[in-house]
Amino acid sequence: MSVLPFVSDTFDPARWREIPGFADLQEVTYHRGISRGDEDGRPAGALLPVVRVAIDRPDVRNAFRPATVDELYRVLDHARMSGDVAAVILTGNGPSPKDGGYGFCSGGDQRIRGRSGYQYETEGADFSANVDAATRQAQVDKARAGRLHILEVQRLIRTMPKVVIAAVNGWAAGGGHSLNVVCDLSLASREHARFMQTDANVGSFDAGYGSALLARQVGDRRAREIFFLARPYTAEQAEQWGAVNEAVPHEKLEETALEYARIIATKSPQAIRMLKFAFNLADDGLAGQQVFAGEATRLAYMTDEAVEGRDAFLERREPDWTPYPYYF
Ligand SMILES: CC(C)(COP(=O)(O)OP(=O)(O)OC[C@H]1O[C@@H](n2cnc3c(N)ncnc32)[C@H](O)[C@@H]1OP(=O)(O)O)[C@@H](O)C(=O)NCCC(=O)NCCSC(=O)c1cc(O)c2ccccc2c1O
Repeated sequence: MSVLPFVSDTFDPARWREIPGFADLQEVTYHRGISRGDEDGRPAGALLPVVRVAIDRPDVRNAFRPATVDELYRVLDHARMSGDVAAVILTGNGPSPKDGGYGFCSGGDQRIRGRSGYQYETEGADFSANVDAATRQAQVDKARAGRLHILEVQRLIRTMPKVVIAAVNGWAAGGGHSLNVVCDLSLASREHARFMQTDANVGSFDAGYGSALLARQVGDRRAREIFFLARPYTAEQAEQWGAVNEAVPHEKLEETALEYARIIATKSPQAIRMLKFAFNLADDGLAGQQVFAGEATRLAYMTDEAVEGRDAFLERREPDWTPYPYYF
């Protein structure tokens, strides 16, 4: 078995393998869980029903730019469509080789933020700290509109029929704070996870899931405090307030996330799917109803009753509903 290169200090190379077709990723990493062969009865190296998705820009606390968001969407959508994947672990690689700091995600990359959103960069452009703001702006690709498409990633996390577990290894700030909010479950490193909703500091505001769902999780007063005061808070506070499920020792972060995924995979896939969508339904309005109802329709298609309706149409006859009672 080939040894994986270092991606993060929380990443155990014995637990993951690369996923074919994704060698071109630049801004995120994507791995499939494998069995160690000691605890789950499967042979060592057997695929586990879990993937690990990580933003890989540790030198900027895993801030995202459009290319990062494109890759995040691509791998999450692949996970969504992988029929043998029950859970997704979303994290940030780290620490930063520059200063040793940790980031889960620090939100949108402010260096390439334009007036219509976060902008793609032109090839060969220099966005380092040595370059002044006007020069940076001149280097963005004007032909492509600014993007706020992290919201599409939020919707994908929210609507994918898998449990998404945030493993908050460092700063969750701004749009990174909102990514944690939108995940189904969350674990935070006691030593390095820090939370701060900085949107209002930089003239931004996640007025969707990032704020409304946070209020559901921590209560309305606390959510307003988190947004209006933008004060940092710790993993322990996040746990007390209900913004994460558990604060765990840093070295146990991914192991615990894997344990959560293992337990989830012991449950009925259908039950987990229906429960996730049921939890979302009321808050997501008709869009939530549509997602839930889609799964209900899928279940209905699996019944003999629905098959009779289809067959009657194809056979140009009246359907015979007599074997199917009016359940109450
Ligand atoms: C996250 C921090 C609190 C960490 O502080 P710390 O002191 O540990 O580290 P540094 O500040 O020194 O950062 C190290 C290094 O990283 C660079 N960096 C960090 N964050 C960003 C960033 N977001 N963009 C660009 N660069 C970043 C930093 O400049 C340093 O670089 P050096 O070259 O000097 O080494 C702290 O870093 C921090 O507060 N970061 C900013 C957090 C922030 O305000 N994020 C943006 C919020 S807005 C947003 O994310 C957002 C995005 C969307 O797409 C939306 C879409 C729709 C609605 C709302 C959206 C939205 O709100």
